[in-house]
Amino acid sequence: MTSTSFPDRGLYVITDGPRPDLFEAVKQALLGGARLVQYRDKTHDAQRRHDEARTLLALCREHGVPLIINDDISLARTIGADGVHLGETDDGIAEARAALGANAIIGVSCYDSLERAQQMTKQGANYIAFGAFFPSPTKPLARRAHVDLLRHSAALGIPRVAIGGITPDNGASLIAAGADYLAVISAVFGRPDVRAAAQHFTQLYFSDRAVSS
Ligand SMILES: Cc1ncc(COP(=O)(O)OP(=O)(O)O)c(N)n1
Ligand SMILES: Cc1ncsc1CCOP(=O)(O)O
Repeated sequence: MTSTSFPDRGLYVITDGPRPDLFEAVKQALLGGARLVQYRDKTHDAQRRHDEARTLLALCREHGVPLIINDDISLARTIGADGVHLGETDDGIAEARAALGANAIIGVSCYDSLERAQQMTKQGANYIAFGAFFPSPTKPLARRAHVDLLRHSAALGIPRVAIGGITPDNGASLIAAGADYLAVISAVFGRPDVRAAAQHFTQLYFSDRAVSS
C-alpha cells in the first residue's frame, strides 16, 4: 500500500451506477493512471452503497489514490473516505468540514458560475468543478459552461476540475485553458478497454498540447 495524498493534477474518474464489474473497472482505471476516484451512485440502497464504497476505498488505498464520495457526507465519514463532492442541493462545506475534518478533500460543483466559485473558495473548498463543457452522455441535461471560465478562474488559486462530455480528443483544450483535473465517466467506464482509455487521458498531461495558453 502507498500513502494517499491529494495529487496536483490528472485524470479524475467517476463511477456511475450499477455495473457487475465495478471493482475491476475502477482497478483498470487506476492502472491506467487515474489520480482521483469518485464513488457516484444514485440508485442503490444505503447498505449496498456502503459496501461498494468501502471496497472501493480499500482498492484506492492500494494505489495511493484518494476516494471521494459524491453527495453523501455521512457515508464518507462512516467508511473514512478521503473526501466528498457537493452540489448545489447538497449540504454545505461547513457541514462537510465539521464531519470529515481539516484534512478531508471537499470538492464543490460550480457549474457555469465564477461567482459561486469565488464563494466556495472563500468557504474552504479544496477544489471547484466547472461544467458541463461538452454534451454529456451521462447527464444530458447538465448545465453547460464555456471554456473561458477556466481561464477567468485561474486567479482563485484553487485546483479546478472540468467535467462533462470530456474525451481524449477534447480534453487537451481544457487542460490548456487551466483545468487541473479532467473528471470523466463515459469516456473511461463506457469504453471496452478501461485501462487504455484512462491511459489516453493520462497521456494528455504529458503532451505538448497541454501547455497553458
Ligand atoms: C468532479 C465533479 N464535478 C461535478 C459533479 C456534479 O455534481 P452535482 O452537480 O452535485 O451533480 P451529481 O453528480 O450529484 O449528479 C460531480 N459529481 N463531480
Ligand atoms: C455528473 C456530471 N455533472 C455534469 S456532467 C456530469 C456527467 C459527466 O459524465 P460524462 O463524462 O459521461 O459526460
